[in-house]
Amino acid sequence: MTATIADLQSIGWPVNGLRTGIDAATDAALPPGWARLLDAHPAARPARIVEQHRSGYMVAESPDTGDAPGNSYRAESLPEWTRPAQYRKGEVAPEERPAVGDWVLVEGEGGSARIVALLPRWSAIKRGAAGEHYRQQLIAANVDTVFVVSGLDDDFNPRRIERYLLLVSGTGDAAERSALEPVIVLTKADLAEAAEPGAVAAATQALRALGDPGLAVCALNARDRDAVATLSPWLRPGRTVVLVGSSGAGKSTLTNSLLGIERMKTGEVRGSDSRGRHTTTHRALIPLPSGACLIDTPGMRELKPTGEEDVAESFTDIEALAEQCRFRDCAHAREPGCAVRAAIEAGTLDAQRFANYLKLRDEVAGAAGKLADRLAQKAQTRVQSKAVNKRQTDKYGKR
Ligand SMILES: Nc1nc2c(ncn2[C@@H]2O[C@H](COP(=O)(O)OP(=O)(O)OP(=O)(O)O)[C@@H](O)[C@H]2O)c(=O)[nH]1
Ligand SMILES: [Zn+2]
Repeated sequence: MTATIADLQSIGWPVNGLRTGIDAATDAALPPGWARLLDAHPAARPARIVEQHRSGYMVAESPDTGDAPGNSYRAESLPEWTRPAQYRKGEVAPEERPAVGDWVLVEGEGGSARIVALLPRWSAIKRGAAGEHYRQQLIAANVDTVFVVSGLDDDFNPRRIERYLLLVSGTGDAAERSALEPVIVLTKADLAEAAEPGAVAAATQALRALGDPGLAVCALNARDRDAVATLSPWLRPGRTVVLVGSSGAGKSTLTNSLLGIERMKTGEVRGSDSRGRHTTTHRALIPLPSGACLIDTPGMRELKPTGEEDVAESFTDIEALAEQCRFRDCAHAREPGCAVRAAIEAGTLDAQRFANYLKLRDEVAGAAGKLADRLAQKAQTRVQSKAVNKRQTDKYGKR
């Protein structure tokens, strides 16, 4: 069961790695921290997480040959990855545990395979978990492209798309983010055009006007295998794409068309509100015939920021306008010489986009405050436990 480097690359192993074998010593161009971990676990082999279940992980070392996604097998996780997260000392926060798309090191064969280490990620798509306490939830790791899937039906909502784009801005540091591209995939173009000729062009136009002129927008019929071929620039071998979007947006339909087979179960949309049933129940990494890997995610009802997002980066148009306001600390409310309000009045800035910007800015600030509290609490626990250790060392000497 020894995977070749080609096997690993075909499920997304970094190609820059120039690896000739699983030998950390010969490799200079692996992502930061990888060589050290490979060295530290000489008996382990790399594998990628393709499915995440409540009870554990499915990992793979090579692409699909039959029914099982990527010849996957079950691997036991480290005990600290299964305990509930409390953010107490020694606990592993959910975002620090492996997720679909992560590369891990595995030891043992057959039924006794177990994950021994998590390789640092180059990108991570996260959101704030639902619930009262601050928690992060990892959606996918090590992705190159995010397909924001949105149906051109009653569900179409540019404000929600702005929210998804904001999520992409919270994925890591600037260098990591620059490698990560969002693409807006508008499904149900066939239905929209039939209902109202010109609707697709109008929606596409509206989204292109959202701040970033380079933003990729593709409108298509997700059921049409030829139509989804327009996504091929992002589906080159070794690339990883994650699909995000509301339930019923067409993520599974798109996956099926890209696969060319009927693999994911798709829910029939209820006539009245055109929302799908919740058919995708867990995240999974699926190798595509094109050589890319696709991560499908269950529809998301709530999309809370983690506090790490960069609102300015997502709303460059508004930030640029704000620079032209007469007052540096302009709140864009009733101040004279406000360039933002002037743009809204002139019709060059959408008032709803501005309102959404304010709302998201508040949400990110709120989440950032909670995140800071949590980190402070964690640091405090660390200081306390260090103090205890020191007292014990002083009293009993080093053990
Ligand atoms: N006509 C048409 N129907 C589509 C298109 N995309 C999706 N549908 C239909 O919309 C419904 C929902 O699509 P799914 O692919 O199940 O949606 P999903 O995003 O996977 O939903 P979850 O799994 O719940 O997250 C299905 O009945 C699809 O056949 C499209 O481009 N054109
Ligand atoms: Zn202003």
